[in-house]
Amino acid sequence: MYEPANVSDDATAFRRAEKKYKLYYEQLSKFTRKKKLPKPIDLSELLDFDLILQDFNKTGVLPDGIRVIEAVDSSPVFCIEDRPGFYFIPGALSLEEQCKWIKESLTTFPQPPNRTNHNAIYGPIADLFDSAKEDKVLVQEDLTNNIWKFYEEEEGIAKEKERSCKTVSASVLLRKLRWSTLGLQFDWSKRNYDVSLPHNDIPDALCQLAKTHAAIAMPAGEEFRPEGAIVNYFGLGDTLGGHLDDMEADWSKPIVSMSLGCKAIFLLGGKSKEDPPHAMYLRSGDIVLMAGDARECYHGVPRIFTDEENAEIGALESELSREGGSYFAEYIKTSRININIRQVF
Ligand SMILES: O=C(O)CCC(=O)C(=O)O
Ligand SMILES: [Fe+2]
Repeated sequence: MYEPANVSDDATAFRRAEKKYKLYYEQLSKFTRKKKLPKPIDLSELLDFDLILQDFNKTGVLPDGIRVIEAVDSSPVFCIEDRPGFYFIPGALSLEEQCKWIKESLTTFPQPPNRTNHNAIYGPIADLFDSAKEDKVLVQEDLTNNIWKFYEEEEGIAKEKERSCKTVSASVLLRKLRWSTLGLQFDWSKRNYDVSLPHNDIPDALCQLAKTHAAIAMPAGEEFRPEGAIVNYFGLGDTLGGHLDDMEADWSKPIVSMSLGCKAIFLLGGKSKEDPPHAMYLRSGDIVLMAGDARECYHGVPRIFTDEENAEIGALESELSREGGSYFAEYIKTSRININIRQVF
């Protein structure tokens, strides 16, 4: 599913777009004390569905190549003419819903038996977010069986000195959390779903949300069955390279993908990496669906914006702080979370 960036495909249109939008820093002299600054990029070709929606509501006019499907009692859903099966629902989630799913993504979703990128090194880790909030330290208790346990900071450091065992702070691990999997667990080493791994069902409220939004992209008369989900966590400079999600049995069913936190650039290519991709903004609360032909289209996230001007999460930050979650607000100020929900069989 996930293809490592390959130097030899440097020449493809997809790779060129990734390079165009990726974060690079201005080259500073070794001796300057100035903060390194991101290189400016040309954003003029990006599709901005927020603006498209505003203009459409005001004038009823759409840019060339964009179509709209208007559900009777919900907001418009946009399509791109040359990418059938792709749907964009701007602002699909309310601020309250965004806060809820950010909190779940950081607290319950990474809990065992769900797996995360940390499993391979530390085994299952419970209560990562709370431990980070409490400045705890993960200590390797048992070298032979690779068992790790959280301790209060002082106790952890004492253990490290006394037994010279390995330690890592929970806040560093939270920063380095890159993915967790819900429902059927995806085995990244085999690049497939491993139904033998213990797992919980996807939470009801998330299933319901996915079903509601998936409906527009479903074959007539069928209901979406959420069976697996991948939660991606992005910090500054993190990217998701161009890939296809091809491990699910039936590509007529959509992938429902929700964006939370900092704004990102999403690239939707074609069936070949030679096809020039459409570049678009993804903001907190947007949902995209990829079904049918669009399931065969390369896509990826070359950039997230964490600066105040571009991240566009002021309202979200205030709402999270208001709900008493300043640690959540601190996290999301420099992060993006994507939850994508799949029917596997
Ligand atoms: O982060 C995103 O918006 C896309 C995620 C994605 O494509 C994936 O996890 O397969
Ligand atoms: Fe994907």
